[in-house]
Formats: sequence, structure tokens, C-alpha cells
Amino acid sequence: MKLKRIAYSSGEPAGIGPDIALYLALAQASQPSSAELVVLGNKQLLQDRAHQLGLDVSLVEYDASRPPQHWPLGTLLVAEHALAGTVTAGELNPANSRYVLNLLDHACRGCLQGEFDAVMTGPVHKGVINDAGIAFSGHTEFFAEQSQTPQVVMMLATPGLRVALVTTHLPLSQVPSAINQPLVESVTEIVASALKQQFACPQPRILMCGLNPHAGEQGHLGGEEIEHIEPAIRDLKQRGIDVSGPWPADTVFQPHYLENADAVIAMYHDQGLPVLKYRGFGNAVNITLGLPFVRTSVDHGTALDKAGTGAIDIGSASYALETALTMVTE
Ligand SMILES: NC(=O)C1=CN([C@@H]2O[C@H](COP(=O)(O)OP(=O)(O)OC[C@H]3O[C@@H](n4cnc5c(N)ncnc54)[C@H](O)[C@@H]3O)[C@@H](O)[C@H]2O)C=CC1
Ligand SMILES: NCC(=O)COP(=O)(O)O
Repeated sequence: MKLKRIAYSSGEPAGIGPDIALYLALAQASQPSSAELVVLGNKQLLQDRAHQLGLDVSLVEYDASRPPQHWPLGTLLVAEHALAGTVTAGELNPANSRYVLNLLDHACRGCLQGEFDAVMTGPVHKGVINDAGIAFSGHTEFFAEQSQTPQVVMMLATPGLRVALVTTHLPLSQVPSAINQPLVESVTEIVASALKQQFACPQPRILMCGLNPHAGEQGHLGGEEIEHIEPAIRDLKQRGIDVSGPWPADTVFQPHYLENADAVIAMYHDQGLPVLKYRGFGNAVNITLGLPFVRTSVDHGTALDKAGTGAIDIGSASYALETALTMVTE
């Protein structure tokens, strides 16, 4: 079988994204025999970080014209991108924001054009990218826009729980007006189809959260359930999708409900993700559903306080890599 070529965009240079690449190169479990990992990043930065961490990693320049191959433990293949400013672990420098975006551009273009079979993203710092004058709300939205995909879905998964979101990086004040019946339906359809095709759930069972406390309490605590979410559920059921709700979010995340479900759909970021991270932080993956390519990501952020210290956990990165590989080989 042909080896898969997976891109790892190493993200914010002052964060732990580069450290993750170095530790992955040294971890047997993270060197799958069926894939070649290409780190999109900067060789000097990786060399400096390896030195800071006391790691012995051999950096090899990536050549896109050569077929993927299996590299020995301790070797890291690097697709070179130039930095614009100095990098100090833990200290953000807006001068490097364009570099971060260049990594994502390469990843997206490479996946669309067949250079890469999938991308796993390292963490970026959304704030510093915006500080540099570049509007950016997240990888999810960036990859959707770059690949001209009108609707994608953010789903995080850890063993025993998958949580997908109707809205992603939106100020809380804008969430209620963003929720409407067509959006709830299209998100649910993407989740149901991905569960079937990419996650081996032949008959996906989906639990849908309400937006308001107690799912609106029959309209006494908010009207979005009656106006948008319930009609969407009725339509989806008529189309054969096994979805129930709207459930109060403080009820549905109980084992009693979750044990009979393949995914929960939450209405907004902080309704679903804290539960997911409480259950599986460090052993969870973020997946963008609906893109024309496979994109997975770590479940955490830039961890600026840990960059260059060696006190990091690469569990989520390993899981994200493994998930990407499973998704491209299925
Ligand atoms: N996939 C991505 O690109 C994501 C990026 N972010 C960005 O990260 C930035 C910082 O976000 P925070 O809320 O501080 O979350 P964070 O995940 O960076 O850090 C929260 C805490 O967890 C620790 N931590 C995180 N990952 C760790 C790891 N692998 N090993 C050991 N400790 C780890 C950190 O040291 C910190 O104490 C924000 O700008 C945010 O936008 C946040 C989530 C995902
Ligand atoms: N909390 C997860 C998160 O915000 C990651 O977003 P994205 O950069 O993957 O879109």
C-alpha cells in the first residue's frame, strides 16, 4: 500500500506546536509505518527549540517531488517556511503571523492538489494573528473559506464522546441570531453523513442540545427551540436521520443519554467543548467535517507557558495523527 503523506502545520512559533513536532519525531507510537509526516515550519526554529529542549532530532528538508517514505525514529521532515521576526518560546510576536497563515495556505493547497493526503494542525494563537491586522477566527473557518466550502462542522471526539457544534467562533451575543432551521439541518446532515462514512456508524444516533436553559422550558426561557430547533429535528427525522431533542445541555451529557448516542450536537462552542475536554483533554481530536480533505487537530491551544519547557503532553497530537490516518485509509 502506498504510504500516506500527512502535513503537520506547526502553528504559532512561540507556542508548543514546534515542540510537538520534535517529540512526535522521537515517539515510536507517533511514527506510523503507513505514513510520512511532513512538518510545515521553519528549520532554524525547530533546531533552536530542539537545542532548548535537549532533544536530538535530525531535520531533513522536504522535497515534494519525491514519493513518501518511512523515516527512522528521530528524523523530522521539514517543508521550509520563512519567519519574519524573532521567536522566543512563550512570547508572541505579531511579525510572525503571516508565517503562520503561510503554513495553513500550504496545508490547504497541498491537500486540495494531492500533495498531502491530510493535514493535522498544531495550535495557532487567534489573538496575535488579528493583532497583526489579519482577520482570523480559526482553522475551521479558514479552511472552509480557502477551499470554498459553504458549510463545515467542528467536531471534537474522545473515546466515548463526540461533540459537534452548530456555531463555532462567534461572540456569545451573536449566537442566538445565528441559529436557524436551515443551519441546524445542514450541520446535522454533515454530522450524520460523516459518522456513517468516516466513523463506522451505519445508523448514527444524534442527540441535539437546545440553546436555552432547560431547552427553553416550553418557550418560557427562550424561543429558539420552538422556532428553529424543533422544526429542524422534525424535518431531519422525516428524512430518516435518527436525531432527538432539543435536550437541555445540562441533562444530555449524562452517561444514561450518551451511552445510546454516537454524537451530541451543541449550539455553541462553550456549551459542548468544556464537557468534551473535561472528559478527554489530552486524548481528544478536533476534526473539521465537510471539507474536501481530511483535517484533524490537537484539542488544545498554544500553551505559551509550556513552550520550550519539555513539560508537554503529546497525547492529543498522537491521537489527531492517528485519526487523520484512519480517515484517509478508510
Ligand atoms: N487548534 C488550535 O489552534 C487552538 C488554538 N487555541 C488558541 O490557543 C491560545 C491559548 O489558549 P488557552 O485558552 O490558554 O488554552 P491552552 O490549551 O493553550 O492552555 C490551557 C492550559 O493547558 C495547558 N496545556 C495545553 N496543551 C497542553 C499540552 N499539550 N501539554 C501540556 N499542557 C498543555 C497550558 O499549559 C495551559 O495551562 C488562544 O489564543 C486560542 O485561540 C485554543 C484551542 C485550539
Ligand atoms: N476550541 C477548539 C478551537 O477553537 C479550535 O478551532 P480551530 O482553530 O480548529 O477552528
